[in-house]
Amino acid sequence: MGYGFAVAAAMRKPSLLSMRADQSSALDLSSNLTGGYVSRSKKDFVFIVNPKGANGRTGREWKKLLPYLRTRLAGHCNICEYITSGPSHGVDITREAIREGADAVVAVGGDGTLHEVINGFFREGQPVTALEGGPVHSTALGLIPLGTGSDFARTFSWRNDPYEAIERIRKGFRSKLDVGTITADTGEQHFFINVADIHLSAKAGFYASKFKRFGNLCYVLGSLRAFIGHENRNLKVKINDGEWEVFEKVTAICIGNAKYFGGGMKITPTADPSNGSLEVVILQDFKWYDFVLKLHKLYSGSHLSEKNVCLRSVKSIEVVEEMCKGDIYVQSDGEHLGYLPTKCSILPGAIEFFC
Ligand SMILES: Nc1ncnc2c1ncn2[C@@H]1O[C@H](COP(=O)(O)OP(=O)(O)OP(=O)(O)O)[C@@H](O)[C@H]1O
Repeated sequence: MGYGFAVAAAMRKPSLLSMRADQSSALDLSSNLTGGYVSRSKKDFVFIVNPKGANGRTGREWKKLLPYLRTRLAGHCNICEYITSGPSHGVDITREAIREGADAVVAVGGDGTLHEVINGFFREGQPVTALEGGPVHSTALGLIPLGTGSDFARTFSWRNDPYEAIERIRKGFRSKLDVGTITADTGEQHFFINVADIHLSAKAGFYASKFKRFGNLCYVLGSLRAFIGHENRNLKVKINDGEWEVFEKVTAICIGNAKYFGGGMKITPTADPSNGSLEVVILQDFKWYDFVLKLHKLYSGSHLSEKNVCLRSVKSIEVVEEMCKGDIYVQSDGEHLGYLPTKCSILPGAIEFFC
């Protein structure tokens, strides 16, 4: 997935600051923009809305939510609403908003939208900073979870309730969150906030994205499809830049900054997005019937006691195939990234988050 094109597209658009200076011309110039900055004395919050999230439910809910949002936050901040026009657009808008000095960028949608916003906080591996104020000016991250799975929100025991999310933003309590970095097979660096994973689960996620119209059932359908042609493989793993270790018959490797993926599966139950480490769960030699028999354990997070499940707490992890075939799937935050090899590491406390 390349985000570069979106940046180029943004550069041809008027800046967000010019939108703030002249709300009406901004409305004329961008059909996607339906709100605008209105006052420099208040904080500027940019809401990035994926209208296609949760099979279109995000867009429909957002229309109903906006009047309430304006009522609750109008005295508190300027509201700039941006509707994404397609995949990767959220990355581009976030970068532009941060450069223009936005005080917060709020992802409205599922984990895919949140993932794009997280990636917008960085460019070429470095944090994006405001043009004025530089690194001193910090832009906070917010989330209104309105996706199919919305798994990141589950770590905080949040419901998919946008009204509760608006209250969290209004209260303004922030805490620092870690961000994971992951390299694609192209060598390009990406960022993730929730879970990155490798092999069967990543293949399941790839197919689940094709079944989103079925709601949470997409993860079951994706998993069934992923089993076709699946084989457990020997993988080489290097933890914290140490020695290479071979893990035999690996079914999946899940690298958690947070706890849940796949629509509520508590895959990395010991993960904490503020503890400065990634929790790695390696499933080995799982057969299809193990998933039937142990599925409830994966959902409750009690699978760590199984003999073919191993847990490591790491700062970095590198994974390659023992016999290179180039067909082992890699995803981060439920978004397909490519295939092995990959390397993940942690950026402690990289983002301030409304929670
Ligand atoms: N305007 C758009 N049209 C089509 N796709 C979009 C648009 N904006 C964003 N996307 C893409 O939609 C995908 C899914 O979005 P999102 O994650 O918000 O919803 P979801 O998949 O229903 O929720 P979850 O990931 O929590 O299960 C993302 O990969 C994103 O790139």
